[in-house]
Amino acid sequence: MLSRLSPRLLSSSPRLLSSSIRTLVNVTYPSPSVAVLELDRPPVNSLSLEMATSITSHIKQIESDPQIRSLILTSSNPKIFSAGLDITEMSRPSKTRLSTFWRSIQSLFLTLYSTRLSTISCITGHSPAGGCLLSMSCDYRVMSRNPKLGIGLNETRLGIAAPFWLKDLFVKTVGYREAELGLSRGKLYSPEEALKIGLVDEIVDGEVYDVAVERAEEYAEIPEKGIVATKRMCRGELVRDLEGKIEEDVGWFTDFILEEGTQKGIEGYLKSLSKK
Ligand SMILES: CCCC/C=C\CC(=O)SCCNC(=O)CCNC(=O)[C@H](O)C(C)(C)COP(=O)(O)OP(=O)(O)OC[C@H]1O[C@@H](n2cnc3c(N)ncnc32)[C@H](O)[C@@H]1OP(=O)(O)O
Repeated sequence: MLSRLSPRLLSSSPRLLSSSIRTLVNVTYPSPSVAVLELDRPPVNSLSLEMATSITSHIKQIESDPQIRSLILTSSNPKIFSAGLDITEMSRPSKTRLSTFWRSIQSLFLTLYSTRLSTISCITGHSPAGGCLLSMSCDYRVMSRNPKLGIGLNETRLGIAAPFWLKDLFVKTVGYREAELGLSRGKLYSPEEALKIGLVDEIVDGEVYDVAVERAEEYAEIPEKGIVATKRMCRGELVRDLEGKIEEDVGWFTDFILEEGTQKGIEGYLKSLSKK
């Protein structure tokens, strides 16, 4: 049913879908050339297999409408953009589920990072680890100035490591030394700090969403041929690197996560979250 609905119908009839399947995202259209994809998986928009698959399929649907030039990625939760990967997916999983889960994350990254659409991440709330991955995969990042928010790659704090392509993406975004420091220390940056190192492009005092729409419309004014070719030039290498190592990366991830030491670390981290 999903594939037969046009993106426009999706936005105008969210109830039509929620009665049959849970989409976990909402799609709206603030202007004829701009789509908004709002993450909507309470409580924290963590990325489960179903969530990652839904985001990917909605991006592909939006992309298939030639009128749409820009995509804003945001959250229905004003305090949390996304808490990253759903940690429960990595806690005592079956190897089959874990592999499928990781493939859904690879596919989400490849789809978002290489889409023809100009992508704006509208970061109103916390954006750790996989949340930061989503934001970094976009072309432009706007974040709320709230100093209590954090964005960054805190994987080491859970006793895990970012995969090579996420490390490479971070290096491309903030430079080698800052990436090495940020990754090893599992640092979450305040919006001011993130702006300073280029992890976000703009911080906003008032309505972040309004600024994101403005930026999305600016991108939509740029001739498509030029911007798409430029994006391919800047991003093609990393996309090809991962595409050539999909199986190797799945093997690395599943072996790493299924190790007993990693499992103990993940269990401890989950306990510390629920004790808060
Ligand atoms: C090996 C390679 C992988 C590389 C790629 C990415 C890795 C990852 O993304 S791992 C995930 C890393 N994410 C985090 O460390 C964030 C953890 N969460 C938080 O810090 C806070 O929850 C957050 C600041 C986002 C929000 O804080 P609060 O508003 O105070 O909410 P709570 O902490 O009370 O959380 C509510 C509820 O959600 C559960 N939760 C939180 N994050 C996750 C998550 N990532 N996955 C699954 N579940 C999560 C939390 O345990 C609470 O559950 P209950 O106690 O059952 O209510």
